Amino acid sequence: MTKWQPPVGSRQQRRHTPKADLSQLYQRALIEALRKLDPRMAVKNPVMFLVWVGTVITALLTVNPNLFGVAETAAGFNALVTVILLFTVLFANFAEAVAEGRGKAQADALRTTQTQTDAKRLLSDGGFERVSSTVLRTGDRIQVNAGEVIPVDGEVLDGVASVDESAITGESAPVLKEPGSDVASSVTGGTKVISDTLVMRVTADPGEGFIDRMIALVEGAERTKTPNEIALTVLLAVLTLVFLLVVATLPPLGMYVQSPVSITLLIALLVALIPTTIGGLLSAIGIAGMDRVAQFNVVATSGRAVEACGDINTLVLDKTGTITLGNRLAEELIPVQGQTVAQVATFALAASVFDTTPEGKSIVRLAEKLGATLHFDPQTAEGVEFSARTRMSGTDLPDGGEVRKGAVEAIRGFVRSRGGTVPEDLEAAYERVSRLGGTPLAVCQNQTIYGVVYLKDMVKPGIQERFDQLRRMGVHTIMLTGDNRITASVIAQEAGVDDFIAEATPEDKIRVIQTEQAQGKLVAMTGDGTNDAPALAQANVGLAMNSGTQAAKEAANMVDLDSDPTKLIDLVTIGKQLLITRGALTTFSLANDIAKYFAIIPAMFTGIGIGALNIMGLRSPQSAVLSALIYNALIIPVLIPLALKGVTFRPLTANQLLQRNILLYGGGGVVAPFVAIKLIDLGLSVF
Ligand SMILES: Nc1ncnc2c1ncn2[C@@H]1O[C@H](COP(=O)(O)OP(=O)(O)OP(=O)(O)O)[C@@H](O)[C@H]1O
Ligand SMILES: [K+]
Ligand SMILES: [Mg+2]
Repeated sequence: MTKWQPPVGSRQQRRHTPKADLSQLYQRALIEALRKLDPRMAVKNPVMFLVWVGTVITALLTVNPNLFGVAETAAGFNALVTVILLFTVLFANFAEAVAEGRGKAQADALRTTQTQTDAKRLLSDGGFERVSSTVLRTGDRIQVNAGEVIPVDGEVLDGVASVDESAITGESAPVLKEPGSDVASSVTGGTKVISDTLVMRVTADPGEGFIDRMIALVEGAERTKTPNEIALTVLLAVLTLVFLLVVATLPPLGMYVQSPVSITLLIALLVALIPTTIGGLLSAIGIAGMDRVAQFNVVATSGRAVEACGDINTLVLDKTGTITLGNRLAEELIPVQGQTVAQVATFALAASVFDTTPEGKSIVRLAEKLGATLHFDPQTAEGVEFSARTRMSGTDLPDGGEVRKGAVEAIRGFVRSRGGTVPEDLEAAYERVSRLGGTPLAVCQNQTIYGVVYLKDMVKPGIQERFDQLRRMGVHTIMLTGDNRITASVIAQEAGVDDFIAEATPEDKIRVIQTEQAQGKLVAMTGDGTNDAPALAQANVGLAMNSGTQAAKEAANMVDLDSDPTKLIDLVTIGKQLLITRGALTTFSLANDIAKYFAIIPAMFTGIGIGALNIMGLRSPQSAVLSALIYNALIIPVLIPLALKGVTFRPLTANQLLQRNILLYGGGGVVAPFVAIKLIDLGLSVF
């Protein structure tokens, strides 16, 4: 077994967004951190806002130590506390600003692809006019020539051209665009025609195209808090309130034991106890999660979608092209009782002349290689397009004959409906192909079945390992295919999916998702066709292929620019990593309190001899408080890299992960501050 690879970096990362210049990124973030001190912005983070309020009070106490008339600490000490608290707030602001800054740098890079150009708008009289690309509207028809940038998103109406999509995918190999085909006809503004000419219909107004949406997303303009993030924010606010109440009971307690406590020390204790570490890093973790998805060349419509990936219980995948390589090519023609290979070739060719699918084209190639020729004039015949519902395609001949090819079950039904019988050895041919994991297509004309086409496909190398990982994470995988049961079971076994559904219709996709959801499960699926759109919308996470139709892209909440359906597996990993990082840092943050408590409480009640609590042997009450606060501030920038990168992820079940994290981040969170605070205390003795 090969070792688990972390998701990020294991794949080619986006190339068109150069790594932001780090020093420039930090400079911008520093300025942003200061700007975020504005109370109107600061109040959005209740935990840090309380620290901010504390900073203002200790600043006042620096100016006038006896402001509240009680036994106060010296102005110099108050000044030190003020500075440390201010840095605590700034560090948290900085963490958020750095995370946001990476998105902004990406957005800038994307903007450079948006050049305002001239466009050739076609007029109804057949002529054209030159207009600025900014005046184009949905429904306009434009012509784009070789060497020109496609100004807006659209759909190809006429012409075949190769397009350089590296501006959005980072992939330099040109992509063929042509009308008609579901997948190849959609073009994106900002990409470039490198050969030939396209006539296209505009499908998005300026400012609302795909790249515009991407910019808005990476810039965080549409970033709203996710449900999990809101829940955690509320929890942290409640915890903060509880600590505030606890600390508020200390002055009367102090009076009672004749050891009055100072306001500065109360604020210090409060700041030390409230969850500032996670409070300061929370939004950075969320932004970094979206960023990681973007680096994988996936555009997510919201942070909610990214997070949902981490909660996925069930992954619904289709077979062809997702689990298998998908370029199903005709490998062999198998005649049935009383027929010859030549006859199968003749009718397979006849059934495929109008079939533009890769399967159809490969059948034509094989039949022609075997010497088959058309036995009719294609000008007078009519193609019957393949549909996933009928699972057949073919040709209606001028003499009224009907040539068909398709799923064996479908052809059986067709032949019987025309009064024919099914040859006995069809089953054997069908089984032979299916057991090889291939797709058998039966070929018939009217009531006669001539034989079977073997469409060969292969399971993607390495996919089994990925399903193993998903299983260890507790994600249930279901393969959905229009193919027959035997082929489906062979491929399912070879790939290692948990479950499969064969002979699935498009409606089955949405039904499977609904059934799973009814059991309280969160479901993810990928798709690219218009008929996938409802299922993509129904799924909790719908990943559409960039090469797919506009409808699929709009229904989905994520679009993969590389059009790689297996990326869903990476997204689940990224989502889980995001949730785990948040959980780990929350655990760490709360576990830290124990040491801070032991540092500050003895310092507060020096008068009543609870020196026994000073188990760290800190030098003086002042040094103890300052050390705890310095630790509390510094731990934020120390953890920024972890918040941005995410904790190391292992494919384990939720329970195993919980145990591991409690041990690592809970245990570490208890021990680390004892050591660190002691060291800071020793360091302070130098002064
Ligand atoms: N061009 C075609 N002409 C005739 N029949 C076809 C053609 N392509 C596929 N079929 C048959 O129709 C069935 C369903 O096709 P469909 O594309 O819906 O599913 P699939 O590609 O087999 O599975 P998946 O959903 O995993 O992609 C195929 O299994 C095959 O038997
Ligand atoms: K704290
Ligand atoms: Mg398919």
